[in-house]
Amino acid sequence: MKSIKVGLLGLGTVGTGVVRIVEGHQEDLQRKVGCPIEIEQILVKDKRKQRSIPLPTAKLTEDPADIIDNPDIDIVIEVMGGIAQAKELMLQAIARGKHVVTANKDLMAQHGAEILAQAAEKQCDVLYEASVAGGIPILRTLVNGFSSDRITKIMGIVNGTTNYILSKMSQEGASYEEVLREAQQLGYAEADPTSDVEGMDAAYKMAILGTLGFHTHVAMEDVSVKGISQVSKEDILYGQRLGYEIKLLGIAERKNDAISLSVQPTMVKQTHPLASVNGVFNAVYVYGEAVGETMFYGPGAGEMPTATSVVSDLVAIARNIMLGVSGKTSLAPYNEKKLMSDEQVVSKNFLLLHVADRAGVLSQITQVFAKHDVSLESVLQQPNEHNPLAEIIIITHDASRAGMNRVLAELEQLDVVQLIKSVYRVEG
Ligand SMILES: NC(=O)C1=CN([C@@H]2O[C@H](COP(=O)(O)OP(=O)(O)OC[C@H]3O[C@@H](n4cnc5c(N)ncnc54)[C@H](OP(=O)(O)O)[C@@H]3O)[C@@H](O)[C@H]2O)C=CC1
Ligand SMILES: N[C@@H](CC=O)C(=O)O
Ligand code: NA
Repeated sequence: MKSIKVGLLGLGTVGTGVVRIVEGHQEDLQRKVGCPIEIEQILVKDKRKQRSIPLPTAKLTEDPADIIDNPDIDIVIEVMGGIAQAKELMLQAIARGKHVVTANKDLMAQHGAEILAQAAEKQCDVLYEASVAGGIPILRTLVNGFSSDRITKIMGIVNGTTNYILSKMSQEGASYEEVLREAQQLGYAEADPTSDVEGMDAAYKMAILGTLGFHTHVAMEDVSVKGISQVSKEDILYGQRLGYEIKLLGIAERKNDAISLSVQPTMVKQTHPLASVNGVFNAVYVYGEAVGETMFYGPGAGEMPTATSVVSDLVAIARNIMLGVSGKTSLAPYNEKKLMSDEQVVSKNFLLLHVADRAGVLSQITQVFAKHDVSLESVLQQPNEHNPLAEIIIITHDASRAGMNRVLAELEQLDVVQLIKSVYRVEG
């Protein structure tokens, strides 16, 4: 019986999980695909490194050509990470007619269009389920499960590291710096956690979700991004007092064929299911015109969850090979891109202001909101025991991003406003 041969680029956290699943579930996989799946060669940086799984040394190589130029290899799995070399190797593999699976969100968010165009030309499959919300089958859900529907909103907790940090800050009252250090020690955050905490990792994932959900090419510059490094214990406490949890949410919305994408720390109503997604877990909330509201929850990272998604892509591609339908499913975006203007992006907002504690201040502040047609849902004022200032917390009704920017610019000019301490989008 013919077997399907795989070249693995990378044997780190995810690559090791892929080997474990392909070997451990071989009998099941054969039944699902109709033939054996064999890992033929594995690219690593250092062949001498100690590995946590037993492997014949002949399978390991430090030369990418052993995989890319090997005519026996049908499918290349890229789990080495990085951009330049991973992209080059994927393009070379496709040029030689090989199908590709990748877990690389940075690469697919920035160069996915080029890679998918070349794959279409060569009738190759490229699948990347693990790139968003590691173990949650969210990309095939959007592509297949919701192929009958029109998606209007995707809202997700798609970065495990930041969700771990925010959950700990919320549940234990710990400070951002303390929990970040802990997340690094536990191996959740990267040694350089900038991409996680500054929201870029989530933005890559939202660009991928938006592209597949709205059938429109979303580029990274279309996603407005704010990370969690400015979130304070105080913000979390005030949020909780008013019935909110702070989550780093990726939000992709479509209204009248115009779209908007953003990543920002968001006050999520405690009654909303996303508010109770804690720790390194991910969840993606999808609204469709026909289906209504749905939510997908699970591990967003880690060896075996991520490898599960990689191997499910491998199975899908292997089935296509067996059926002779490779490269026939086009994921190319077909809608023209129209981005919402700041006048069209609408949300509720939470503001925490430090203001002079004297008569008439509140009325000066609320007049600014009224002037810009931003109406208020609630206002809470309390003295600050540590200084002569008072703290005002305001929750607005739905207001445009542009309207809110006008309000903030004018509040900054008011003498009575000492500090606009924080501003959050509100959801739920
Ligand atoms: N870890 C996770 O939970 C998740 C990861 N991903 C994505 O999966 C990909 C892989 O991540 P992960 O497994 O954590 O990464 P690791 O750093 O654990 O592993 C990378 C592997 O690739 C090899 N490698 C890296 N660069 C080269 C190179 N230039 N030449 C040859 N081999 C190389 C390394 O070799 P050596 O072993 O010799 O050092 C190592 O085996 C990334 O794109 C990541 O974003 C996606 C979702 C979750
Ligand atoms: N650093 C990422 C890993 C998975 O993509 C995260 O924390 O979610
Ligand atoms: Na996924």
